[in-house]
Amino acid sequence: MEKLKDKKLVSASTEDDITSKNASRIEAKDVKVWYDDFQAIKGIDMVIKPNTVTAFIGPSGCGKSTFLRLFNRMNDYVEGFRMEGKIKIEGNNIYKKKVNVEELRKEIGMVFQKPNPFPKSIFENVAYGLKIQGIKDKKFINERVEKALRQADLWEEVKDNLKKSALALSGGQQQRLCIARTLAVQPSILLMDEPTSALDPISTAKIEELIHNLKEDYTIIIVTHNMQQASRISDYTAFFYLGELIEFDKTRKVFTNPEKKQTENYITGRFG
Ligand SMILES: Nc1ncnc2c1ncn2[C@@H]1O[C@H](COP(=O)(O)OP(=O)(O)OP(=O)(O)O)[C@@H](O)[C@H]1O
Repeated sequence: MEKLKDKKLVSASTEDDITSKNASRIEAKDVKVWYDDFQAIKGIDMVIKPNTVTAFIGPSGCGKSTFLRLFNRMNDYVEGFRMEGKIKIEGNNIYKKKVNVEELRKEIGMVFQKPNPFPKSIFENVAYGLKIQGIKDKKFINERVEKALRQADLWEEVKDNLKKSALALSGGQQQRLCIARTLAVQPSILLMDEPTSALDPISTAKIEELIHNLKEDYTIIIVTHNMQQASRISDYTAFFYLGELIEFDKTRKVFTNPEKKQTENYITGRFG
């Protein structure tokens, strides 16, 4: 796989095709995180295979979001943040000094809990990432926008109203728009931090179906508090507790025959 070679991460470049890239493999080695004196992650190892959906579960404050945000270096902005260990994507340590964080974030898209479209048109929201990369070719941009909206299963609903404000869409449509905006720059990994917790059941079902379809092209990690959701959509589940990775296995195994008592207690609702 070519996409995450050092070359790509250290020098800005624009893609000139609209084909999908391959999903990436993620590897965490003895990862520890502190916020000032508080240790939020206590030595985690994990390998996430390409083209899989992995759910991060665990009670509030156990470190799921902190761990997720390591993969696109979002924690770098947090005051007092310090990390030890290695995060490798396609074999490249993404915390090396020479890594271009802007480039990294094109490869690793993120979708947040609350849909956060820009106060711009539907089209401009999806085209945004391409335009800030300096891409000017209108035909290319149009094709990418359509492709991303189709991948996010929103195209049929918005194709006649691309100039309409994104803020006029429903919450569920806005979240699919945010997914399209992320997909337009063709990442290889999609990080989702509770992407459906603000949505109604129908919109949630749509996003879940979408996640299922997207794993053909992406490696997906989703933080969720919803056990049914984790068991419905993920191939692997990681259970975190107090900054430690207690169990990480195939989802079916975690939910039907967990190795650890703590996991069982959590998934059966006995704590958290
Ligand atoms: N910016 C920060 N500064 C200081 N401590 C933080 C910061 N962000 C998170 N923490 C602490 O790190 C720990 C892990 O937080 P994190 O948000 O990763 O947990 P989480 O499992 O995602 O929780 P939730 O399910 O409630 O979102 C918590 O104790 C939290 O208080």
